[in-house]
Amino acid sequence: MTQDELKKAVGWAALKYVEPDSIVGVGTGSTVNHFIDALATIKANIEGAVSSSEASAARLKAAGIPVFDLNAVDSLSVYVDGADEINHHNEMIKGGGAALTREKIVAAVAKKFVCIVDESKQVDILGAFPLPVEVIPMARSYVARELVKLGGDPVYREGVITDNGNVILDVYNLKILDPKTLEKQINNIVGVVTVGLFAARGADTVLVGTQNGVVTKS
Ligand SMILES: O=C[C@H](O)[C@H](O)[C@H](O)COP(=O)(O)O
Repeated sequence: MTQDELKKAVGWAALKYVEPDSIVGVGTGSTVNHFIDALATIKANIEGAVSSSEASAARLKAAGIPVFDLNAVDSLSVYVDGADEINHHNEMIKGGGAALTREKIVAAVAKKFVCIVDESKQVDILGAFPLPVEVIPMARSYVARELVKLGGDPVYREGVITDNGNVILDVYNLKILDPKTLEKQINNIVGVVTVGLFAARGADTVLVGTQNGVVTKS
């Protein structure tokens, strides 16, 4: 199977975590796009969705699924999203698509985070994928200098403005041995909006698309 077929398999497998009549938290990216396609087939059985990006909101609406403002929703039973890397403790790097801040917010509200990935995303140690950090534009150079002090090589993602009007620094050459501590350290730098490390709130369930089928991990 191709990588996209593996993504499709986990996107559809995630349907079983969707509760009837619920509002579903929906992430962003090429894997989640398959989940949205699957969700469209049961749209009559759900109330709607909360989206983590303008891109996913547009895809949900195009599929006829009502999209709610998160402020209008008290709780979400499930949040389904992809990842750029995931380790064996269900800690992730996310934000390759620049949606990390809204993703972290929607994930925080949800009772259960179901992460859907193809097997190429699994790693022993996070950091081969450059770590995205969303930054207030005027703080970009300052934050970059602070990230160098933490041992990384930040690179400005040129031409990208997030849905929140901010910029992204991608931090290369990190070997992340303690994701929870690094998440706190980077979030504490003034001017950082969100770091794309999802460790304090990792995934509760991971669906991995493999050549032998979808493997479920908790
Ligand atoms: O900002 C983007 C998100 O964190 C995505 O979940 C992540 O980049 C994975 O995307 P894809 O499913 O396209 O590999």
